[in-house]
Formats: sequence, C-alpha cells, structure tokens
Amino acid sequence: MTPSVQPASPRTARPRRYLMCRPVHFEVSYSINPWMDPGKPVDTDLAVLQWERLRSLYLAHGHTVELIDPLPGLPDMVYAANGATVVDGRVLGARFRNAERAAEGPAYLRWFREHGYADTRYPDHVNEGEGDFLTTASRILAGRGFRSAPDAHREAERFFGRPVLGLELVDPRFYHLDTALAVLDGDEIMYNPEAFSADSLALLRRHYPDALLATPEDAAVFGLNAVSDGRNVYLPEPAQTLAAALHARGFTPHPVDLSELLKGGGSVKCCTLELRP
Ligand SMILES: CN(C)C(=N)NCCC[C@H](N)C(=O)O
Repeated sequence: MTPSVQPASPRTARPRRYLMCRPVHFEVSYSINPWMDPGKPVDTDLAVLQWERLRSLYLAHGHTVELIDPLPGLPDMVYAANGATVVDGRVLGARFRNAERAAEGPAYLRWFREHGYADTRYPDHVNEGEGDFLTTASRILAGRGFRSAPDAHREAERFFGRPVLGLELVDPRFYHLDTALAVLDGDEIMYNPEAFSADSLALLRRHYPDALLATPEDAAVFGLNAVSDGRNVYLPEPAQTLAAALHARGFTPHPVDLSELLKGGGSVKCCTLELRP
C-alpha cells in the first residue's frame, strides 16, 4: 500500500512581535459589553494560567512577546489589542469610549514612548486600538457602531497614510471589529456576515469575494477573535468548524482555551497587540 503523503502547507509563517499584559488584576467589576456579568465569579489565577499558555504558544512558534506592566484598578488592561494600533513603527494611541477604561490609553502610550517609539500620537477621536483597526496588506479595516468613532477612521488614514475602509457593526455581541473579522494573511480575511450592516456587508463581499465566512455558532463563541502569523492561526477552542475550515485552506489552527477572559468579552486577539515594524 502506498503511504499517504501529506501535501506541504502552502502557507508561510512570518515571525511577529506582540505586546501582551498579564491578567493579574483581571476581574469583571463593571459591565460595558453584553458578555460581562459582574455577578458571575471570575477565577483570576485560571485567567493568568490560560493567558500564560497563549503566550507560551506564541514563543514556541518563534514570535517575540513584549510585556506591559498591568495596573491595579484597570482589569480590562489584559486586552492589549485595544491599547493602540502600530503600523510601520508608528503608534496611534487609544482613546476609550467608556470611563472605566479611560486610563488605559495614556498607560499604553507611555509604554511605547518608553520603549523607543518616536512617532506616537494621542488621538483626537475615540478609537479602541486594534479592537477596531485591523491591518491588511492593502488597507486598514476599521469598525464603527459601538466603540470607535467614524472620525477616528479619518484620523487613522491621515496618521498612517494608508487607505481605511470603514465597516459598520450592528450586533452588540460583536462590538469591536476584531470580534467579527480576522486577517489571515495579506488580504485574506475571515468574517461573520451577520455582524455587519447591509452596506458594509456589500463592501466586504466586493473587496473580499474569497473570504472565509464563519458560521453563526463559531462567531458566537468568539471564533473570529483570532491571531494569524500567515500559517498558524491561534483561535478560541470552541470554534471547531472554523478550525476545520482553516485547516482545509492550508492554515494550521491552534485552539486556545481562554474561557476566563471571555467573561470580560475578549479572547485570543484581544489579548494580543501586534507591533508592526
Ligand atoms: C475582542 N475584543 C472585544 C477586544 N478587542 N477587546 C476586549 C475588550 C473587553 C472589555 N471588557 C471591553 O468591553 O472593552
């Protein structure tokens, strides 16, 4: 019998640099999205353990992980993706919509200034970092509707000198763009069609006819809150149909259990801010 030979994956991983924040102060003491229930117990030690596993997975795949010190009283600081947007080494800081997270913007920006980033800007308009700004090869996709302001899209376009495509989110469960869409490689994306307004969905269909579409079930377990290095896709464990679809496209899915951090309304991508050189 001829042994079956697995075709080599056509996908290539590119080493990335990520910024993360250990969730030692993580708790759900307020509610600013439908996932947060302050009445539900949170196991902070388990959150740290799950987060450590994600960090180790990145390190095992050759990525660099920088750390920002967590600050007491800022339990959502673990969601580092919201702290800024970094493209071509330029840093657009975050300005949060909710008072509970307001102090995170300056805290993240301070980290960048203290770590050699010369070109930084504290924004004029509300933007929640990579929660709503996702960078593809040819443009920045920008979410609006719940958190980031439409004027922030123009601000990002001017600051980064890259075209920005605005997308309107309509389902409060998917309140940041990175809960509804993920960049896989270059201009290849996956998304949840039900999270967008009809006009924005038409834009997505036009610009990304070959995108991978998530099932409502995978979207509902935050499957799109994923990180890709071009070959390995780190995604929430329960999103099994999505993992199979990624595998069929030549990616290597890595399911990650971040059940505690989901209680704050975030998962893999939220915990990971990409530092693009
Ligand atoms: C995937 N998402 C939504 C993120 N990028 N960040 C999570 C932020 C969670 C925080 N409690 C909040 O509601 O702001």
